[in-house]
Amino acid sequence: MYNQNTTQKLLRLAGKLLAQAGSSGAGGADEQTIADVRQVINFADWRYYIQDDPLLADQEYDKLFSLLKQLEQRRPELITPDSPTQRIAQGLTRAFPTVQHLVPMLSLDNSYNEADLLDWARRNGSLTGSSDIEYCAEPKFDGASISLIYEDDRLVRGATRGNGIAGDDITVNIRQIRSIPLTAPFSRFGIRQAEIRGEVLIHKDAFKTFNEQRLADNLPPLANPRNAASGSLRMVDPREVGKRGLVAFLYHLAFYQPESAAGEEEALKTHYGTLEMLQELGFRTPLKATRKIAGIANVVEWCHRFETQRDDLPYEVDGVVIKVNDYALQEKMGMTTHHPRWAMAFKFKARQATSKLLRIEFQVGRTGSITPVAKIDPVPIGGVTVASVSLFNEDVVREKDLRIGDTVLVERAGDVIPYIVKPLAELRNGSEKEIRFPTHCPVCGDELYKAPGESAWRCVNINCEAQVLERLIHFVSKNAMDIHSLGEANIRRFYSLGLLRDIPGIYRLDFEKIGTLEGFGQRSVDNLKQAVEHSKQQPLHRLIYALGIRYVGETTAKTLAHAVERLPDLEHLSEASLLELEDIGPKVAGSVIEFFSNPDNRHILKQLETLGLNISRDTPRSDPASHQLEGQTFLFTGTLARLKRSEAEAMVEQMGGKILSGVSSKLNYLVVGEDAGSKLEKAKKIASIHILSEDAFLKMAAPGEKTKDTED
Ligand SMILES: NC(=O)c1ccc[n+]([C@@H]2O[C@H](COP(=O)([O-])OP(=O)(O)OC[C@H]3O[C@@H](n4cnc5c(N)ncnc54)[C@H](O)[C@@H]3O)[C@@H](O)[C@H]2O)c1
Ligand SMILES: [Zn+2]
Repeated sequence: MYNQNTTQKLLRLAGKLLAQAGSSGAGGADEQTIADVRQVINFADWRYYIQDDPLLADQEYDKLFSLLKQLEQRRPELITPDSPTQRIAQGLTRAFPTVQHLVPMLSLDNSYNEADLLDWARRNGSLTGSSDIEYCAEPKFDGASISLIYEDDRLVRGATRGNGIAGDDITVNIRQIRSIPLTAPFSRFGIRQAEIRGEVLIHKDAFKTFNEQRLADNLPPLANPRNAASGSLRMVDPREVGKRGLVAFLYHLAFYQPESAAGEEEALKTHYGTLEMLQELGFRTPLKATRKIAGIANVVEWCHRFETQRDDLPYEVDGVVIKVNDYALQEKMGMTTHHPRWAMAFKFKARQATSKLLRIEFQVGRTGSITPVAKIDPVPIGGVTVASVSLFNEDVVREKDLRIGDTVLVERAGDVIPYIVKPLAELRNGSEKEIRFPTHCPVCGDELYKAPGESAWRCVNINCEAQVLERLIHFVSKNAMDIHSLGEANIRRFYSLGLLRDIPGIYRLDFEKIGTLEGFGQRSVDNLKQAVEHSKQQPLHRLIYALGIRYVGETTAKTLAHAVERLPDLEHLSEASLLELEDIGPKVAGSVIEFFSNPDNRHILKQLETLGLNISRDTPRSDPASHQLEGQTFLFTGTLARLKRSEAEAMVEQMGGKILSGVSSKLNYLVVGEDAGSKLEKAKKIASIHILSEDAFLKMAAPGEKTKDTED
């Protein structure tokens, strides 16, 4: 539809218009400028909605859109019915049948600051003649919008928003999402047919796991949770959809047909009432994070407060949606062709920006893998200045076709790790340089090696300085031996001074010498000494994790620690006996064997033993108050609403219980969160397994556990 030349031309035009919009005057509202802006927006919509591959940052797009609105306001006679301000963007694909929505699915009007909200409230006052409007403020989920139709209490259709009038029929995929009930008793509320709207998303941790898996499988990671959600909905194989851990929040009743004898339901008089109804019908709704608020000043305050909690939520939100609560008032206000007048999105600060790729640094990890890290022109994203971005491995660089000197689109989604979405290849001028991968380790100079089927180049010199340092840093890190006072900075300093060479050296540090270093007083030396001494008593699983064996994360370290009496026993475990352990596959087993058969590593373990580190199997802490789960086995499945999975598992272990990795007759309790899948089905068939909700588990484990009230 748009060829390379047109694309380049449109992007240059976009740049020019953005610069104009930036310099206050906004240029002349002449016919040509208006046509230009429209052309650029249509192009951006196509890239975003059809190609799933945007070329502009969201805030650039939004700037252009509001520029067009301003220009049209000044020259209303130039508004045409096909202007992007007059309709919703195109978003139909050919892969699925197209279906009509019962009521058009509109977009939202956007606001970016208090002034916009105050303006809106003023207009609301004059439209309704009411001076104290009650609002509902709910999260603006950053996912993919869906529409569901229920008839006679059964889900009959699920569709994407498409162009707002018609969408893709994705019913088979929708049925894979376990937070969407296949039946819902609408008839209890006198409703025969209903079209409800909501958003499908992928939790941040599910997204992270999903991407880690992709990297391990040598596939490029997906850009962000939103793309992952919208891409997932349009997958051709519904079983794949089921595996993506999608969740759906429903927040809108777009249309309903009452049963003949229906009375006026209270639930159908306000937006909040409808959310309560949907919640009661078994849907996941934004209710818990929604506030009924009177007065726009209070709404503004809530928006700011909610923005500070943004990163605490398990999924991405990009703003707050404010809705007039009373349906009678909503009716009075009506809608434009683009958005309802009774709702307004308050957008949080953008987390995308464009920058320049200056150079690539190749970092050597503790296992020797070489990670390319992009150094970019520092750019603020979501309150943090981003200057380096990991590019994971060579394949990712090749797949994105990055070049030094490229203008790149950088995003920092909910997690703190920023990434490069893509280069804006259209902005190249020919001076960009290809990225060359080193053939030799940038630190020790040894030749690099790449195993067949892997994407990471590796330095296999065990004495490579970079690896030694990274291993030391990992060893003392929080989830490993947790020697806080011996942080990265100290390790680098001691190493460069020759005071520390290897892991056992941590326990032989010359504290007298350290005391003579600048910045070290008696107090800090004592602290350091004590912290090092204290770490000797860390449980075995922490020590195993701290050793930095490839593929051995915290969970596997625990499994290994449970499997032996003493650390040296691991040297004698065969591959077969390792494979018998929970969650250990051939890759992990191979790596464990390789580690323990290496004489250097064995020598290190011997020294650690001599130095007095605890190398015996973890014994449950003898805290009498917390033995209440002694001897019981647990497994968690689905998404927990209150606890992180790791927190829940730690609770069980602290109270003497054990975590199993699969459903079997050995399992006592299966704790079921949202979207539980095959494990739940399997557990239902084994009579001895107790199936618990998260709440029931919390009651059983620790009465009065804290809950986060901002979570759904
Ligand atoms: N980068 C680009 O080139 C490009 C191109 C097109 C669009 N975009 C981005 O997409 C945006 C426009 O997309 P849009 O029309 O989906 O609008 P939007 O994302 O600004 O907001 C509307 C959508 O919010 C969703 N939503 C989430 N929570 C909601 C809630 N609680 N209540 C109601 N709705 C809720 C709905 O799906 C609704 O369709 C632009 O502002 C821009 O950021 C970017
Ligand atoms: Zn090296």
